Amino acid sequence: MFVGLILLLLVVPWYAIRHPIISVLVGGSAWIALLHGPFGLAVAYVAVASVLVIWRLVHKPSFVRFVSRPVRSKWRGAWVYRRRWTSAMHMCGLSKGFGAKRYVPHVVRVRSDEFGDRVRIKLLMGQSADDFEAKTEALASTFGATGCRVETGKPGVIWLHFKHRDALMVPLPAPKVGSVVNLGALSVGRCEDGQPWRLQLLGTHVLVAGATNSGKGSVIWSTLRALAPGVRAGLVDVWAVDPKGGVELASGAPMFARFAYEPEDMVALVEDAAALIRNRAATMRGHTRLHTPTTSEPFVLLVVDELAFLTAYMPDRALSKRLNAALSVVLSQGRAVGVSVMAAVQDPRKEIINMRDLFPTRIGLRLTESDQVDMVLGDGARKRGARCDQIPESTPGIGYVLLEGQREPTRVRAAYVSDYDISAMTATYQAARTDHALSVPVVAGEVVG
Ligand SMILES: Nc1ncnc2c1ncn2[C@@H]1O[C@H](COP(=O)(O)OP(=O)(O)OP(=O)(O)O)[C@@H](O)[C@H]1O
Repeated sequence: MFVGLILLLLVVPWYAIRHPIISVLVGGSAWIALLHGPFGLAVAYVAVASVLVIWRLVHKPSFVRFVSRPVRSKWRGAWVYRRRWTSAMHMCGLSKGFGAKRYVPHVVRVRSDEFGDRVRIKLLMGQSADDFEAKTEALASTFGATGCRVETGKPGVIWLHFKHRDALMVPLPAPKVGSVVNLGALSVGRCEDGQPWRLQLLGTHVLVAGATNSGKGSVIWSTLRALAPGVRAGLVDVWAVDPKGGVELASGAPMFARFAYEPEDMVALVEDAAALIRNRAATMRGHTRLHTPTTSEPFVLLVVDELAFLTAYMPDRALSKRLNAALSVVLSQGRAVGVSVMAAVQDPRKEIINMRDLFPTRIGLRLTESDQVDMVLGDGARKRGARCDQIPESTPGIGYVLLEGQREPTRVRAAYVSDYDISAMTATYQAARTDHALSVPVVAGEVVG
């Protein structure tokens, strides 16, 4: 009796601390029922429900954050995962034996949202993330998910991501052009977990690799859209190189400070970028280590649509040599002085692979073969979940990126900027300075003359 009382006195506070929401609900209900009886309790429930409904209607994001997600996480954690965890681990071959006993890894926490669940797991001794990576399909079907991937955390801890609804299935319309440009985090699309996909441009170069019609254009146009206010303010200059004869980028010409599509002009433009970099480096040397964009020294984005056309198919050898020399200066020295490159490439196998390491940021859209994935994103990226070769043709703009500080690739989709969006954008956001004087005559989106 006495021991039982002591245990009760210890267990109740321990449970209350571990499960505060349930404790407040049960404790509060009991208290109201004691003071006001069952009718009072019913009135209290109706009042709380009304407050929740009003909260949901007035401010959905905070309601989702503080009410629906925590409740959903608790519910799914208990009902879907913990209830069946031990048997699931045995059946999937993820338990381990020691002597006569068998052990299973421990579920630490479950976080759920409308797209899926993240389950934090404390691994057993002798287990690694690879053991779970080998079982992702079995785990997905066991827990009724459409997919599962593994993210490594601290040593001995992993996150399992179970996907239920694909946040990227429906094309993303082009977002409204904002009023501020953050060169460290441009919003260009959406990540698989429904969060914005933010792309860094300052201090990096971006390589966008994807088969034909994989949506490389949408990554470029989403980036230009995010830069538009800076372009108009003169803080960002876009230098565009379109080796496909101007067809791909001509509709953006009013936003470009420089635009070239003929071999000779393209080489001259890249050489000018290299000269600019050398000048800036000379001015900055000894003063500052990172360039700050101003209207007199703007951030320059050199956009190259189809890098392979530029490097591999330059008709004249002398031109090709000049181009390669200038391009290596731009890629190796441009980042620190505010000159970044965004280049698209269709086939990562071509000579591009030699330049890959000069692009710290790489985006792998749909690729035709599995071995191209590691060529673009780096060794082991496919094994860690970047299935670029399995992206269906029907979902252009979807790809994988390695975000800063993450070992596992993140699945993303670029926003779709239609021809209409482009013409509306270029009518409003024109380059503060331009030296190509709209040299490309554009008629209804087509290059003529
Ligand atoms: N993010 C996106 N969301 C939805 N649809 C898209 C997206 N991006 C592209 N598309 C669709 O896919 C088509 C091909 O896209 P896009 O021209 O950008 O591909 P690409 O990889 O640049 O092709 P290419 O190598 O032939 O130039 C577009 O016309 C558009 O209809």
